[in-house]
Amino acid sequence: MATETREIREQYNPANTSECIGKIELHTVEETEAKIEASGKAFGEWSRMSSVARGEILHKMADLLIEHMEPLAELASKEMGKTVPEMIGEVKRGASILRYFAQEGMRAAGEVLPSVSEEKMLFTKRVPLGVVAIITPWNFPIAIPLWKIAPALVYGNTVVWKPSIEVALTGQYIADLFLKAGLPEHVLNIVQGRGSKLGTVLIKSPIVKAISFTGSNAVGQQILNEAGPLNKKIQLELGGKNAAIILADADLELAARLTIEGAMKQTGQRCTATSRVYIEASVYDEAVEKLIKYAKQIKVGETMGPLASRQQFESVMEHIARAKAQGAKCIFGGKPVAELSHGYYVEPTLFVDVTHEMDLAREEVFGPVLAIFKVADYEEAIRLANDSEFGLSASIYTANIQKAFDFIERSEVGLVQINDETGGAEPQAPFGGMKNSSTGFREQGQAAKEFFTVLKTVTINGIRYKKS
Ligand SMILES: NC(=O)c1ccc[n+]([C@@H]2O[C@H](COP(=O)([O-])OP(=O)(O)OC[C@H]3O[C@@H](n4cnc5c(N)ncnc54)[C@H](O)[C@@H]3O)[C@@H](O)[C@H]2O)c1
Ligand SMILES: O=C[C@H](O)CS(=O)(=O)O
Repeated sequence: MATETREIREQYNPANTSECIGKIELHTVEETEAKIEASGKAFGEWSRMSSVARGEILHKMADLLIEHMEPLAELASKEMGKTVPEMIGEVKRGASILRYFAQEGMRAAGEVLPSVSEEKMLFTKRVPLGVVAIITPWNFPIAIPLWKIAPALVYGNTVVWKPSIEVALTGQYIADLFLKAGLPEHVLNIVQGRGSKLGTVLIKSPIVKAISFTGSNAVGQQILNEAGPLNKKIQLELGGKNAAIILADADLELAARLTIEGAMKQTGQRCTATSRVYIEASVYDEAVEKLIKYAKQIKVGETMGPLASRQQFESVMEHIARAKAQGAKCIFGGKPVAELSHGYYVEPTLFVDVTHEMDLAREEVFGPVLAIFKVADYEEAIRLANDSEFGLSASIYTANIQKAFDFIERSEVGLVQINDETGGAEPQAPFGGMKNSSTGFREQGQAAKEFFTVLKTVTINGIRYKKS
């Protein structure tokens, strides 16, 4: 049978769409299968290595990431459009993630339990799953792969990783650094290619014991359909439509600034981006004025980069057109940036007169677009904020401690922010959503071990020494 030949893909800069920044050879199905098998063969030795030693490799990788911060940030910025300062921040975040999980290699991997019998010893022991498939999106090309790969490796799994094709060069750079850090060959195998072609090879392989996916709900559903019947452990982190509530007693300056930051940071291409804001009627006009003020301070092309691809650009512009057609009123932005037509640049965009019947109130735009709502009071605000298929992150801006604690309880999201923006996460804290934003396994922090390991319970009988 003729062997498939590799496709060569050119990567273009979304900030300067005529600039080819490099080429990547995409792997074939056969090569993908071979990489999965190699990960399977590497599992035995890797899982038997001391977790402390595994952690040392992650520490070395963190050092290398910092050493390569500039070239890696510049490459990633040119590949997916985030500004270089944003990417520098993401590289540093990646190093923090690696160091956090490196230390996991020195932590308990089980516990001793009392037995009913003095003749017996009872204890638990965490063991790795085996080969884990990791499939990641383009919007955080460093942080998201690392917050999956680092725990997978330190807990003793081997990994087959398919980054988004949009950020293939950045992925390759990271995989090469892991080898420089001393990671044995085939412990981490990168697969370059389209998810629709190679993703399914990973999902269906009997060697792959678990899948950790971050991406769109559409693909997440496909993965569930394919992998669900195969009895694999599945972790899905999906879309968001994150709400902020601004009450009358809020610090309006802080609330407006953080709402715009939450909506527009990284060009709105964050799953935790603020895309809806509910403002109590008595402060609505003042708050909207402040939102516009902060939106005006954004310098597109300097502090806000382009959208990541033509597909993203067309999708965001289509959402904006549909919002206008359905009756929402655009009070700021709403257009491509004419003087930056060499890139996929869109203006920060604010809409008012949005209703919950409109698509803009319900669908993830994944761009710099904020829907603004006027509400009568806190009760109406939380009802509407919860009226979403998604449940990733939500903010409330208020000075009322009782309402803040009520919001913590009643907000149907996995990430609750009080007087802070909806985006951002720290490596030591569990990350994930509710409803259609997540399948429930949390990422990062101590929660990561629940997905990347399984517990054994061990009983040893006849342990009591009896003097003869
Ligand atoms: N919840 C979170 O933590 C989180 C974080 C970042 C992004 N996201 C979501 O990701 C989306 C944007 O990222 P994207 O455009 O890369 O998402 P996407 O779903 O298009 O792609 C994600 C990954 O899945 C792969 N893929 C595509 N089709 C596949 C298939 N049939 N089988 C297996 N893999 C397949 C892609 O190649 C890519 O590597 C947004 O919806 C955003 O909300 C969620
Ligand atoms: O898109 C992914 C998340 O938004 C990343 S963050 O932790 O909120 O920055």
